[in-house]
Amino acid sequence: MDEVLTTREMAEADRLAMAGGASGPALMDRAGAAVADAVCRRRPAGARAMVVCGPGNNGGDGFVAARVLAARGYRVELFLLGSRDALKGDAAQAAARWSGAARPLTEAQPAAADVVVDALFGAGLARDLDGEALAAVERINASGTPVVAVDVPSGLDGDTGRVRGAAVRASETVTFFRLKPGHLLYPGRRLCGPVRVADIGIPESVLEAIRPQTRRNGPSVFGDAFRAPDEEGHKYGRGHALVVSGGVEATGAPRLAARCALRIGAGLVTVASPSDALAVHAAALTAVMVRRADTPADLAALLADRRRNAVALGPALGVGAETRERVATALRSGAHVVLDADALTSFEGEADALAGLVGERPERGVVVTPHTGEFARLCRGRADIGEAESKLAAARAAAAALGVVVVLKGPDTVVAAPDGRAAINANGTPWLGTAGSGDSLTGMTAGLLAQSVPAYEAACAAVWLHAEAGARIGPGLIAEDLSEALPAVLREYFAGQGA
Ligand SMILES: NC(=O)C1=CN([C@@H]2O[C@H](COP(=O)(O)OP(=O)(O)OC[C@H]3O[C@@H](n4cnc5c(N)ncnc54)[C@H](OP(=O)(O)O)[C@@H]3O)[C@@H](O)[C@H]2O)[C@@H](O)CC1
Ligand SMILES: [K+]
Repeated sequence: MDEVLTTREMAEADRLAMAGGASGPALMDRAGAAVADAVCRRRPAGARAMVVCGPGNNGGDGFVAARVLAARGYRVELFLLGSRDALKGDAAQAAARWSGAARPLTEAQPAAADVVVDALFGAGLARDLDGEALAAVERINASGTPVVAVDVPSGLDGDTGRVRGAAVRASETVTFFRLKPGHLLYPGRRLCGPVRVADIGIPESVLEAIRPQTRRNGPSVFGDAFRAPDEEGHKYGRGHALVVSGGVEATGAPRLAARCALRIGAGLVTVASPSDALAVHAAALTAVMVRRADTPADLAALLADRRRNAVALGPALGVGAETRERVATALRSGAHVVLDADALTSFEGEADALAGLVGERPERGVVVTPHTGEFARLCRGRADIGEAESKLAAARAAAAALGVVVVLKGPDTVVAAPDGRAAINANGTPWLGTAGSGDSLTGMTAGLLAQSVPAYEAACAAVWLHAEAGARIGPGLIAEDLSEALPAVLREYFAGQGA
């Protein structure tokens, strides 16, 4: 159920279902009935339901919903953009079975209704809203009347999560078969309200042909790759993560990362520290070890021990040539690498230089974890990435260009792999936007890489577990809580696997 389909893939699912014997009107009947069910959960029979229909099949779903609601005793008024005669195909059939009037959309007064069904545009939205449609959406949003959106709120682009001119603010959205990217990517996610995925009779088997590349992030994405340690294992079997620290005034971030690397299951974790910060780290760390590393050559020496199989650089490391050199050292070692914050900003506008270093050892996993600002700096000058149509497309383009797994952070974090796979995260909480939260994510990623979880799955697991930990703490969350919340999160996660 975690596959996410683009509008094109959804049309393909529809086509394959029909090729397999499903009928278009039957699919539309189930879609419209699912929308009617949502209205019924929200308002009792007798309520005034206003259905606004567009000229395509989204409007067709609206006609079905109107018919079902009227049969269940709702007082239904239906308004149509365009003329009834102009409807085609399944929508025309659905309209023919609606015995009530279809009044001009300009007459729709949503403030007078108890609930609105928004069936103006769905997957077929082709341009920015204007004219009558725009005015109707503005009236709906101003009315304060609850809105059930059909497939997507009208005006929201289902592929990108972006608004085309204006979009309905829905109280809930009923979509069909699978989620679309626009349900998960902001601002779309906010405009949808809670999203219900209705089964309309499209068989699961169509996915074998479509092979969707996008998923909602969760254990279905990474569960096979991240399992509980086996009973006979020992700490050396769970890898050794190295976290590179900056100077004495910047030791908190690497310690947060190191503790998270250990909590998530790395067998050993070491902070590589410059001499001036050694004493601070030594006083503050117990299970995490400390080693001196003043220069990139010192880092190379530490990484020459191949048991140190994952390294994290970035948090509070400082921006500049020295950090670039450390990144190059890490990327030339045999270790898996996580790059965050200053390690990425040190390559501002030089994504190609970073890609060159990554390309020297393509067998090893590299994950970068920028927030939006760091991402924009890193990819400056790359129009193919900067002008991508969505956050999802941008992360994918960057992953392909850099040859790394990209974790593009935010309330709708996207994880993308160079091979095109991508996952959109949706279990977070705004409380995760706090100092040190990103450092913790970096550490979790390093800890998973140390356990030999492949880079894409490691990144997806880290993002999901980090969000899960944050959501559990909620209000008052500080970064120190994240590592401490992990044991309970992990216990449940492994229990869910039957481990
Ligand atoms: N696929 C499936 O499995 C199933 C799909 N189902 C349903 O079908 C929906 C997709 O239907 P769809 O393809 O007919 O597109 P839809 O969203 O109705 O819009 C197209 C119409 O709008 C028009 N139009 C576009 N933009 C406009 C604008 N800015 N301003 C004004 N007009 C604009 C466009 O006009 P044109 O661009 O041709 O001028 C065209 O007439 C999907 O969301 C779901 O609800 C279900 O029944 C279950 C099975
Ligand atoms: K809609």
